[in-house]
Amino acid sequence: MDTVYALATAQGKAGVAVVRVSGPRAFDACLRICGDVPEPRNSVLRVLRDGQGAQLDQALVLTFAEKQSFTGEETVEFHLHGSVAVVAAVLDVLGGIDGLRLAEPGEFTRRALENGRLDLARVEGLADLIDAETEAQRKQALRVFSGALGGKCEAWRGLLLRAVALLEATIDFADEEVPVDVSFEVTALVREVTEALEREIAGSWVGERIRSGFEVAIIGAPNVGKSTLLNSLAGREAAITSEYAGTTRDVIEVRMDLAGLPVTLLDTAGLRETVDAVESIGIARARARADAADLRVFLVEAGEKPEMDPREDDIILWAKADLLGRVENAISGKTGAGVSELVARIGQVLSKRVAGAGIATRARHRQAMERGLGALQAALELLSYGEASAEVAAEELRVAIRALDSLVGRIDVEMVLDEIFASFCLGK
Ligand SMILES: Nc1nc2c(c(=O)[nH]1)N(C=O)[C@@H](CNc1ccc(C(=O)N[C@@H](CCC(=O)O)C(=O)O)cc1)CN2
Ligand SMILES: Nc1nc2c(ncn2[C@@H]2O[C@H](COP(=O)(O)OP(=O)(O)OP(=O)(O)O)[C@@H](O)[C@H]2O)c(=O)[nH]1
Ligand SMILES: [Mg+2]
Repeated sequence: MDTVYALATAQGKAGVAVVRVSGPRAFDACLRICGDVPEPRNSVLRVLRDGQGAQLDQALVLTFAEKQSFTGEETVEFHLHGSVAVVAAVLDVLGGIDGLRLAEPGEFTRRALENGRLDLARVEGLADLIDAETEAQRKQALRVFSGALGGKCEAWRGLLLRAVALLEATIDFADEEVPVDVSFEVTALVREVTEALEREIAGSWVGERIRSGFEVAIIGAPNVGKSTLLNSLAGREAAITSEYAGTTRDVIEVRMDLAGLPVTLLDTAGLRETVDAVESIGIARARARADAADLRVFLVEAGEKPEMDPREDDIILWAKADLLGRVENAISGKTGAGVSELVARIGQVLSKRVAGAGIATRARHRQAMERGLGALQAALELLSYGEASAEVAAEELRVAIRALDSLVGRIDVEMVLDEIFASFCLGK
């Protein structure tokens, strides 16, 4: 096993930079650079030196013993002065030590997984925790990282294993008088897991949205002030505004943190009948994106109606509040009137959806649960045929257990690892 090292903190100048080294030769590397191996889990101040004894930096050094570290391997951390030159010099010296090489992105976490310190779902949670930009993302990632998914899978697995065991007893004693009819209990166990999976599958799309962000489209007729509103919400001139109707054509996307939720705001072309070929394309895009968005904010001119059918939760506001006098549900990107109320309303609508989130946060989780659910439904049908189908029903339950196992990476790990680790930062 190689010993790997990498900068664990962000690239570039900083107050402090952390370089970590993990693997069987980590303490050996520490000895060479510090002159000793400090007692594990104590941070000590040391002068770091290269092979010729020249000073590299004065740094805090922290060691972790094998089996008592994040990776499970011997680990050393150098908490350096965070300059580009200091980091480069230390990495250079580490690279010159036999048996050491630069870590690949995510390799520390990969080792933690391989050493059984984390399961696959927790690794995904960790990846999301590092990518988290909003409160909702942080909370969800932390829940997954803390093992919520693994915990549920383990519970479901237990119920299904019991169901399999009961069925196997039926099969083994098929020739004899089986003392009790197990089908009632087996069916109840399978139903319980089936219902839990249905609930989690239904909630999974919210989890996926929390990861990727909710889309909120601003739509309405040309010139009602959509782009002006977008700019006001974004706090910058993200879109061109003008007094000419038909200014916006492409969909303009602005990612923002809206009341702790990750939101991509979409400014769209004004909806109207037009003979202008380019504007028509813009309008078609506007309709398609508004249709697919999680929520639509309609800006409507006084006396007009929305250009598309609003759905439940969609927000309808009168445009250019400043020209209307005192009117309810009016907004003006130009004066800012009603903008904070809009933010609060969007936050409310989306928070309600966030509350329906379950433990699944990725398409991979949903697909594994769908595979499991399919097998359980097949098993339930087989069970309804009576004892003769116990053997095939048990096989379906095993298929479901395998699907749940793949969820936490008990099996089929290799297939998804590369994809998951491809998005990891270096040093994690
Ligand atoms: N400096 C530093 N800060 C860090 C990390 C790190 O590796 N280094 N982390 C890394 O991502 C996170 C903390 N995660 C960690 C997880 C496990 C262990 C660890 O040593 N576990 C041992 C001992 C547990 C204990 O003392 O309770 C173990 O599990 O056996 C350390 C850090 C965030 N902050
Ligand atoms: N009085 C007033 N004028 C506004 C308000 N919002 C926008 N305007 C003006 O209305 C005109 C159109 O604004 P835009 O934000 O470009 O309108 P739009 O809806 O994006 O228009 P298209 O991109 O053409 O669909 C500009 O001259 C703005 O300055 C408002 O709240 N009150
Ligand atoms: Mg516009």
